[in-house]
Amino acid sequence: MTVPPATTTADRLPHALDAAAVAERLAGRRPAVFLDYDGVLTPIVPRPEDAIMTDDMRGIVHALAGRCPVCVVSGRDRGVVAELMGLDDLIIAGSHGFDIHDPQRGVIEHEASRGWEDLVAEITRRVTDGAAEIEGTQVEPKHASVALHDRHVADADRPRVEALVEAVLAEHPGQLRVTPGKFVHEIQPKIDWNKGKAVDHLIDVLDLDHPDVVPIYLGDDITDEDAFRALAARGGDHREPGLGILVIDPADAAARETAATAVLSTVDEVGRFLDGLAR
Ligand SMILES: O=P(O)(O)OC[C@H]1O[C@H](O[C@H]2O[C@H](CO)[C@@H](O)[C@H](O)[C@H]2O)[C@H](O)[C@@H](O)[C@@H]1O
Repeated sequence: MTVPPATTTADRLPHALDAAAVAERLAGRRPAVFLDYDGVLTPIVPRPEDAIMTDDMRGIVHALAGRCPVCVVSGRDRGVVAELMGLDDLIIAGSHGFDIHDPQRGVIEHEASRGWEDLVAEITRRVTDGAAEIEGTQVEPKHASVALHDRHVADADRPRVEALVEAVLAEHPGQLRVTPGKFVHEIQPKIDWNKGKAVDHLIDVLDLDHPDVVPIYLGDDITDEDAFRALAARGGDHREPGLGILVIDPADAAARETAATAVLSTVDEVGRFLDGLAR
Protein backbone atom coordinates (compact mmCIF):
# COMPACT_ATOMS: atom_id res chain seq x y z
CA MET A 1 0.00 0.00 0.00
CA THR A 2 1.35 3.45 -0.89
CA VAL A 3 1.45 5.82 2.08
CA PRO A 4 0.32 9.32 1.08
CA PRO A 5 2.92 12.03 1.80
CA ALA A 6 2.41 13.99 5.00
CA THR A 7 0.58 17.29 4.73
CA THR A 8 0.45 20.31 6.98
CA THR A 9 -1.06 23.75 6.89
CA ALA A 10 1.03 26.26 4.95
CA ASP A 11 1.46 28.59 7.95
CA ARG A 12 3.64 25.89 9.57
CA LEU A 13 6.08 25.69 6.66
CA PRO A 14 9.41 27.55 6.50
CA HIS A 15 9.93 30.41 4.08
CA ALA A 16 11.92 29.20 1.06
CA LEU A 17 14.16 32.29 0.96
CA ASP A 18 15.52 31.67 4.42
CA ALA A 19 14.85 27.99 5.03
CA ALA A 20 17.96 26.08 6.04
CA ALA A 21 16.16 22.91 4.98
CA VAL A 22 15.92 24.19 1.40
CA ALA A 23 19.55 25.36 1.28
CA GLU A 24 20.80 22.06 2.75
CA ARG A 25 18.83 20.01 0.25
CA LEU A 26 20.32 22.01 -2.61
CA ALA A 27 23.92 22.09 -1.39
CA GLY A 28 26.17 20.33 -3.91
CA ARG A 29 23.22 19.18 -6.01
CA ARG A 30 21.74 20.30 -9.31
CA PRO A 31 18.20 21.69 -9.32
CA ALA A 32 15.63 20.72 -11.95
CA VAL A 33 12.91 23.34 -11.80
CA PHE A 34 9.21 22.88 -12.57
CA LEU A 35 7.16 26.07 -12.68
CA ASP A 36 3.44 26.67 -12.58
CA TYR A 37 2.49 29.88 -14.42
CA ASP A 38 -0.51 31.84 -13.06
CA GLY A 39 -0.01 32.99 -9.49
CA VAL A 40 3.67 31.99 -9.60
CA LEU A 41 5.37 33.68 -12.54
CA THR A 42 2.63 36.31 -12.83
CA PRO A 43 0.18 37.63 -10.25
CA ILE A 44 -3.46 36.64 -10.57
CA VAL A 45 -5.23 39.34 -12.61
CA PRO A 46 -8.89 39.83 -13.52
CA ARG A 47 -8.55 38.65 -17.15
CA PRO A 48 -6.57 35.54 -18.17
CA GLU A 49 -5.22 37.20 -21.32
CA ASP A 50 -3.62 39.99 -19.24
CA ALA A 51 -1.35 37.70 -17.20
CA ILE A 52 1.76 38.65 -19.17
CA MET A 53 5.11 37.86 -17.59
CA THR A 54 7.34 40.86 -16.85
CA ASP A 55 10.65 41.45 -18.60
CA ASP A 56 12.43 40.94 -15.26
CA MET A 57 10.84 37.52 -14.67
CA ARG A 58 11.50 36.57 -18.31
CA GLY A 59 15.18 37.39 -17.81
CA ILE A 60 15.34 35.35 -14.58
CA VAL A 61 13.62 32.29 -16.12
CA HIS A 62 15.78 32.53 -19.25
CA ALA A 63 18.97 32.72 -17.14
CA LEU A 64 17.82 29.79 -15.00
CA ALA A 65 17.10 27.69 -18.09
CA GLY A 66 20.71 28.29 -19.11
CA ARG A 67 21.87 26.72 -15.81
CA CYS A 68 19.51 23.80 -15.23
CA PRO A 69 16.47 22.03 -16.67
CA VAL A 70 13.37 24.27 -16.45
CA CYS A 71 9.87 23.04 -17.33
CA VAL A 72 6.61 24.97 -17.16
CA VAL A 73 3.65 22.92 -15.90
CA SER A 74 0.51 24.92 -16.48
CA GLY A 75 -3.24 24.58 -16.60
CA ARG A 76 -3.09 26.78 -19.67
CA ASP A 77 -2.68 25.64 -23.25
CA ARG A 78 1.03 25.42 -23.93
CA GLY A 79 0.95 27.81 -26.92
CA VAL A 80 -0.81 30.41 -24.79
CA VAL A 81 1.60 30.12 -21.90
CA ALA A 82 4.62 30.33 -24.26
CA GLU A 83 3.18 33.52 -25.73
CA LEU A 84 2.43 35.08 -22.34
CA MET A 85 5.95 34.23 -21.18
CA GLY A 86 7.55 35.53 -24.36
CA LEU A 87 9.78 32.43 -24.36
CA ASP A 88 9.56 29.67 -26.95
CA ASP A 89 12.52 27.51 -25.95
CA LEU A 90 11.21 25.93 -22.73
CA ILE A 91 9.72 22.51 -22.11
CA ILE A 92 6.04 23.08 -21.41
CA ALA A 93 3.47 20.67 -20.00
CA GLY A 94 0.29 22.56 -20.87
CA SER A 95 -3.38 21.82 -20.31
CA HIS A 96 -2.75 20.54 -16.75
CA GLY A 97 0.11 18.32 -17.91
CA PHE A 98 -1.77 16.53 -20.71
CA ASP A 99 0.10 18.26 -23.55
CA ILE A 100 3.89 18.07 -23.12
CA HIS A 101 6.33 19.52 -25.62
CA ASP A 102 10.09 19.88 -25.64
CA PRO A 103 11.57 22.19 -28.30
CA GLN A 104 14.34 19.58 -28.74
CA ARG A 105 12.35 16.32 -28.63
CA GLY A 106 9.01 17.56 -29.97
CA VAL A 107 5.76 16.31 -28.43
CA ILE A 108 6.38 14.02 -25.44
CA GLU A 109 3.79 11.26 -25.48
CA HIS A 110 2.43 9.65 -22.32
CA GLU A 111 -0.27 7.21 -21.28
CA ALA A 112 -3.01 9.88 -21.35
CA SER A 113 -1.92 11.72 -24.52
CA ARG A 114 -4.84 10.65 -26.66
CA GLY A 115 -8.33 9.24 -26.84
CA TRP A 116 -10.35 12.12 -25.42
CA GLU A 117 -10.25 14.58 -28.36
CA ASP A 118 -13.87 14.14 -29.55
CA LEU A 119 -15.18 14.43 -25.98
CA VAL A 120 -13.25 17.66 -25.38
CA ALA A 121 -14.44 19.13 -28.70
CA GLU A 122 -18.04 18.28 -27.81
CA ILE A 123 -17.97 19.75 -24.29
CA THR A 124 -16.16 22.85 -25.54
CA ARG A 125 -19.06 23.52 -27.97
CA ARG A 126 -21.61 22.77 -25.28
CA VAL A 127 -19.98 25.03 -22.66
CA THR A 128 -19.47 27.83 -25.20
CA ASP A 129 -23.16 27.73 -26.19
CA GLY A 130 -24.35 27.57 -22.57
CA ALA A 131 -22.03 30.34 -21.37
CA ALA A 132 -23.25 32.67 -24.13
CA GLU A 133 -26.48 32.94 -22.12
CA ILE A 134 -24.73 33.99 -18.87
CA GLU A 135 -23.30 37.49 -18.70
CA GLY A 136 -19.75 37.80 -17.40
CA THR A 137 -18.60 34.27 -18.20
CA GLN A 138 -15.48 33.67 -20.25
CA VAL A 139 -14.78 30.37 -21.99
CA GLU A 140 -11.18 29.29 -22.52
CA PRO A 141 -10.95 26.33 -24.89
CA LYS A 142 -7.87 24.19 -24.36
CA HIS A 143 -6.10 21.15 -25.75
CA ALA A 144 -7.49 18.71 -23.16
CA SER A 145 -10.20 20.63 -21.30
CA VAL A 146 -12.47 23.63 -21.37
CA ALA A 147 -12.28 26.33 -18.71
CA LEU A 148 -15.40 28.27 -17.78
CA HIS A 149 -14.31 31.44 -15.97
CA ASP A 150 -16.87 33.11 -13.69
CA ARG A 151 -14.82 35.84 -11.96
CA HIS A 152 -17.00 38.56 -13.56
CA VAL A 153 -20.37 36.87 -13.14
CA ALA A 154 -22.90 38.57 -10.84
CA ASP A 155 -23.55 36.62 -7.63
CA ALA A 156 -27.18 36.20 -8.64
CA ASP A 157 -26.07 34.38 -11.81
CA ARG A 158 -23.56 32.03 -10.18
CA PRO A 159 -26.16 29.24 -9.72
CA ARG A 160 -26.64 29.31 -13.50
CA VAL A 161 -22.93 28.68 -14.00
CA GLU A 162 -23.04 25.79 -11.51
CA ALA A 163 -26.12 24.43 -13.29
CA LEU A 164 -24.37 24.56 -16.67
CA VAL A 165 -21.37 22.65 -15.29
CA GLU A 166 -23.64 20.08 -13.63
CA ALA A 167 -25.61 19.65 -16.87
CA VAL A 168 -22.46 19.03 -18.91
CA LEU A 169 -21.26 16.44 -16.37
CA ALA A 170 -24.67 14.75 -16.38
CA GLU A 171 -24.65 14.52 -20.17
CA HIS A 172 -21.44 12.46 -20.01
CA PRO A 173 -21.85 10.25 -16.93
CA GLY A 174 -18.56 9.09 -15.46
CA GLN A 175 -16.54 10.62 -18.29
CA LEU A 176 -15.69 14.07 -16.92
CA ARG A 177 -14.31 15.76 -13.82
CA VAL A 178 -14.15 19.38 -12.67
CA THR A 179 -10.70 20.56 -11.64
CA PRO A 180 -10.65 23.26 -8.96
CA GLY A 181 -9.26 26.71 -9.71
CA LYS A 182 -9.59 30.40 -8.95
CA PHE A 183 -13.02 31.53 -10.21
CA VAL A 184 -12.87 28.88 -12.90
CA HIS A 185 -14.61 25.58 -13.56
CA GLU A 186 -12.20 23.45 -15.52
CA ILE A 187 -14.00 20.52 -17.17
CA GLN A 188 -11.66 17.71 -18.14
CA PRO A 189 -11.90 14.08 -19.24
CA LYS A 190 -11.94 11.89 -16.13
CA ILE A 191 -8.54 10.34 -16.72
CA ASP A 192 -5.93 9.50 -14.11
CA TRP A 193 -3.42 12.12 -15.25
CA ASN A 194 -2.43 15.37 -13.56
CA LYS A 195 0.47 17.78 -13.01
CA GLY A 196 2.16 15.33 -10.62
CA LYS A 197 2.09 12.53 -13.19
CA ALA A 198 3.40 14.96 -15.80
CA VAL A 199 6.31 15.94 -13.53
CA ASP A 200 7.15 12.28 -12.81
CA HIS A 201 7.02 11.56 -16.55
CA LEU A 202 9.29 14.50 -17.35
CA ILE A 203 11.79 13.40 -14.69
CA ASP A 204 12.00 10.01 -16.44
CA VAL A 205 12.08 11.32 -20.01
CA LEU A 206 14.67 14.01 -19.23
CA ASP A 207 16.79 11.50 -17.27
CA LEU A 208 16.65 13.55 -14.06
CA ASP A 209 16.21 10.67 -11.63
CA HIS A 210 19.67 10.90 -10.08
CA PRO A 211 20.76 11.39 -6.44
CA ASP A 212 22.54 14.64 -7.32
CA VAL A 213 19.41 16.18 -8.90
CA VAL A 214 16.84 17.95 -6.73
CA PRO A 215 13.50 18.42 -8.50
CA ILE A 216 11.81 21.63 -7.31
CA TYR A 217 8.21 22.51 -8.09
CA LEU A 218 6.72 25.98 -7.51
CA GLY A 219 2.93 26.27 -7.58
CA ASP A 220 -0.02 28.01 -5.97
CA ASP A 221 -3.20 26.13 -6.96
CA ILE A 222 -4.89 23.03 -5.58
CA THR A 223 -3.93 21.28 -8.83
CA ASP A 224 -0.28 21.91 -7.92
CA GLU A 225 -0.71 19.70 -4.86
CA ASP A 226 -0.52 16.67 -7.19
CA ALA A 227 2.99 17.81 -8.12
CA PHE A 228 3.96 18.51 -4.49
CA ARG A 229 2.78 15.01 -3.57
CA ALA A 230 4.66 13.47 -6.50
CA LEU A 231 7.92 15.13 -5.41
CA ALA A 232 7.40 14.25 -1.73
CA ALA A 233 6.79 10.63 -2.74
CA ARG A 234 10.14 10.45 -4.52
CA GLY A 235 11.94 10.25 -1.16
CA GLY A 236 13.01 6.95 0.40
CA ASP A 237 15.55 4.22 -0.42
CA HIS A 238 18.39 6.63 0.44
CA ARG A 239 16.89 9.18 -1.92
CA GLU A 240 15.91 12.70 -0.85
CA PRO A 241 12.41 13.81 -1.83
CA GLY A 242 11.99 16.75 -4.19
CA LEU A 243 11.11 20.21 -2.95
CA GLY A 244 7.60 21.61 -3.27
CA ILE A 245 7.29 25.35 -2.85
CA LEU A 246 3.83 26.76 -2.36
CA VAL A 247 3.26 30.39 -3.34
CA ILE A 248 0.61 31.70 -0.99
CA ASP A 249 -0.51 34.93 0.63
CA PRO A 250 0.33 34.56 4.38
CA ALA A 251 -3.28 35.56 5.14
CA ASP A 252 -4.49 32.36 3.44
CA ALA A 253 -1.78 30.05 4.77
CA ALA A 254 -3.53 28.71 7.90
CA ALA A 255 -6.43 27.44 5.81
CA ARG A 256 -4.35 25.67 3.18
CA GLU A 257 -3.45 22.02 3.71
CA THR A 258 -0.44 21.23 1.56
CA ALA A 259 2.19 18.64 0.75
CA ALA A 260 4.73 21.38 -0.06
CA THR A 261 8.06 21.74 1.79
CA ALA A 262 8.31 25.53 2.03
CA VAL A 263 6.44 28.69 1.06
CA LEU A 264 6.96 31.94 -0.79
CA SER A 265 4.49 34.80 -0.36
CA THR A 266 4.52 36.69 -3.65
CA VAL A 267 5.52 36.56 -7.30
CA ASP A 268 8.35 38.97 -6.45
CA GLU A 269 9.68 36.44 -3.95
CA VAL A 270 9.45 33.75 -6.63
CA GLY A 271 11.67 35.97 -8.79
CA ARG A 272 14.22 36.33 -5.96
CA PHE A 273 14.21 32.60 -5.28
CA LEU A 274 14.68 31.69 -8.97
CA ASP A 275 17.31 34.40 -9.38
CA GLY A 276 19.22 32.82 -6.49
CA LEU A 277 19.06 29.40 -8.20
CA ALA A 278 20.24 30.94 -11.48
CA ARG A 279 23.47 32.26 -9.93
O1 LIG B 1 -1.72 26.08 -13.79
P1 LIG B 1 -1.62 27.57 -13.98
O2 LIG B 1 -0.55 27.96 -14.95
O3 LIG B 1 -1.50 28.30 -12.68
O4 LIG B 1 -3.01 28.00 -14.63
C1 LIG B 1 -4.21 27.93 -13.83
C2 LIG B 1 -5.30 28.68 -14.56
O5 LIG B 1 -4.80 30.01 -14.73
C3 LIG B 1 -5.58 30.92 -15.49
O6 LIG B 1 -6.71 31.33 -14.75
C4 LIG B 1 -6.40 31.93 -13.49
O7 LIG B 1 -5.54 33.08 -13.71
C5 LIG B 1 -6.15 34.17 -14.43
C6 LIG B 1 -5.08 35.24 -14.64
O8 LIG B 1 -4.50 35.66 -13.43
C7 LIG B 1 -7.36 34.68 -13.65
O9 LIG B 1 -7.98 35.75 -14.37
C8 LIG B 1 -8.36 33.51 -13.47
O10 LIG B 1 -9.44 33.93 -12.65
C9 LIG B 1 -7.68 32.34 -12.78
O11 LIG B 1 -8.55 31.21 -12.73
C10 LIG B 1 -5.97 30.32 -16.82
O12 LIG B 1 -6.84 31.18 -17.49
C11 LIG B 1 -6.55 28.92 -16.68
O13 LIG B 1 -6.72 28.35 -17.97
C12 LIG B 1 -5.57 28.05 -15.93
O14 LIG B 1 -6.10 26.74 -15.77
